[in-house]
Amino acid sequence: MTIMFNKHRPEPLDGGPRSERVRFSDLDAGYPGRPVLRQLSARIPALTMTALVGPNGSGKSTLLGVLAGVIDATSGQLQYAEGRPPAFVPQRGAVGDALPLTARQTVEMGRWGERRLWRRPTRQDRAVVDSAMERLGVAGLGARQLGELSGGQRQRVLIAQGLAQQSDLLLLDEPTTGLDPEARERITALLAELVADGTTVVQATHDLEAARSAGACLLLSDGRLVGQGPPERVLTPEALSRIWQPG
Ligand SMILES: Nc1ncnc2c1ncn2[C@@H]1O[C@H](COP(=O)(O)OP(=O)(O)OP(=O)(O)O)[C@@H](O)[C@H]1O
Repeated sequence: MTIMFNKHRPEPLDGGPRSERVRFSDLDAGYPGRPVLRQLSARIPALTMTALVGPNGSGKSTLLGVLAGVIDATSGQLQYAEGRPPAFVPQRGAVGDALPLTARQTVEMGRWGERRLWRRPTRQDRAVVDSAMERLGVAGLGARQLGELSGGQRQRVLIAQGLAQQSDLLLLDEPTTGLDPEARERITALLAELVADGTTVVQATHDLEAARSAGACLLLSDGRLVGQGPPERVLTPEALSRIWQPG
């Protein structure tokens, strides 16, 4: 069964292969007066890392926003295999510096879907938040204001918030951009661990090395999908030079 956007919520995938976590077809989406994604059709394999690759402005963040449910598609179909609602980690620039929140409060927000706002965090909530902050190496930053952290520290706090949601579908927008090599390696290893533990991860990235080590790849150019499949088949020198050719 398929569902049109803006009329109903996306439907679960019925009868689809269990190896698919998300499927979309003929998807159009964008911003008021600015169409971006055009007629996108693809499948996101389950329990795999999928890399979204494409030049600046090609529509990677917009597609993540649609998959996360924060941007409505204008037409097309989007279906999810059974599972938890996606956890979305936006680019750190998309998060206001002025939010009067500590790093720990920011990560705690990842538990809001699990509990009513007025209920105090349970021991389980606190344990999940502690563990997410430790895995991202930000446990010592808990009392600091989010806006006072460095860009890389803030990025790791936002990823910890995504992790605290304990979703089996994690969507990340350029999670390693602007991080030092140690933090980048830590996050790359963490994402691989999450996939091994049963999470489906989709990340937009400009890091071709990271994209090549993903299990699957979607290549976008000017709002259109120009390749999908195993990275070695999609990220060929010909495809890359065609898309990134100057002017
Ligand atoms: N809030 C917005 N309002 C209007 N247009 C937007 C908005 N956000 C993005 N766009 C436009 O949508 C298009 C796609 O942007 P998007 O951020 O999805 O690309 P991207 O592939 O993620 O780029 P980057 O690699 O630079 O992050 C661009 O032309 C951009 O200018």
